Amino acid sequence: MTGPDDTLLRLERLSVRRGRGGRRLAVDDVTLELRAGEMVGLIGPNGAGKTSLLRAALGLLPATGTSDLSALPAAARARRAAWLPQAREIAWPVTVADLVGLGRVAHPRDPARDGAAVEAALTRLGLTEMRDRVATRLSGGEQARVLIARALAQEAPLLMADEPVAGLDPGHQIAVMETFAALAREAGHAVILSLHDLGLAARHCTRLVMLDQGRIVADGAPEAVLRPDLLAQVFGIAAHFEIGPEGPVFAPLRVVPR
Ligand SMILES: Nc1ncnc2c1ncn2[C@@H]1O[C@H](COP(=O)(O)OP(=O)(O)OP(=O)(O)O)[C@@H](O)[C@H]1O
Repeated sequence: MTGPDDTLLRLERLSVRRGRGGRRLAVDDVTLELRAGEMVGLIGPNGAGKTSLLRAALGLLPATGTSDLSALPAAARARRAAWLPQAREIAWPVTVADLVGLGRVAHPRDPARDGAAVEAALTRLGLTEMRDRVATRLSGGEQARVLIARALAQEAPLLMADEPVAGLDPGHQIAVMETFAALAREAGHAVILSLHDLGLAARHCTRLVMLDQGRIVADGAPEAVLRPDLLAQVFGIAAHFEIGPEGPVFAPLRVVPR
């Protein structure tokens, strides 16, 4: 599935125009490569272009430039990448286990393998005891975890997620970040997710990509990206950041002039 160099996503000069007449450049000339083993956090203020970039990379939004993923036929794309959109809509009153099983549709039917993938995904998200509950009758945060489990059941090498931890309680936010980080460490896997919580991004991501007005303004290790000058310029904040005995600790402190 991956190229000989372990690349799981290759974007070249990707640009996306949105708004009436395509007036707004939501993604501006983005070139990006994701390799197996990476857990990449896409960060940036509201409207920076995070969602547009992920959707264009998947071929869900028209774009100029190239995405090796969007160039694939639909079934091959679904085997390469699992997509967790920001909108978490569960339309049908099916059980949790059946909903997670829908993650298998891109694979040829194989009851034993499908069942094992569903069990593994339920276990990873701590959902085994909820397996027979009707998914539409769960809380918002529980539904979010079910949809994450469905994406994991797809067993794609690349997981792309748009704000997957928004709305989860702190324990489940950490658990989901740890699950994603563990997945990224599995041979041949990578994760890219957008998120607003820079503390979680600093602790769990191997690499951060900072977007501002559609452009990549920084790309590298969390300590190289969460620099005071960039935080002030892009987010308009000052923050505390240290690598302590328990790893990176990041706390936004105050708003500063940009
Ligand atoms: N459906 C749309 N029609 C027109 N313009 C849009 C649409 N969706 C987004 N945009 C514009 O595209 C730009 C990028 O938006 P996008 O949703 O990609 O940003 P984001 O970084 O994901 O933001 P957020 O953190 O608020 O979710 C913004 O200027 C936004 O106003």
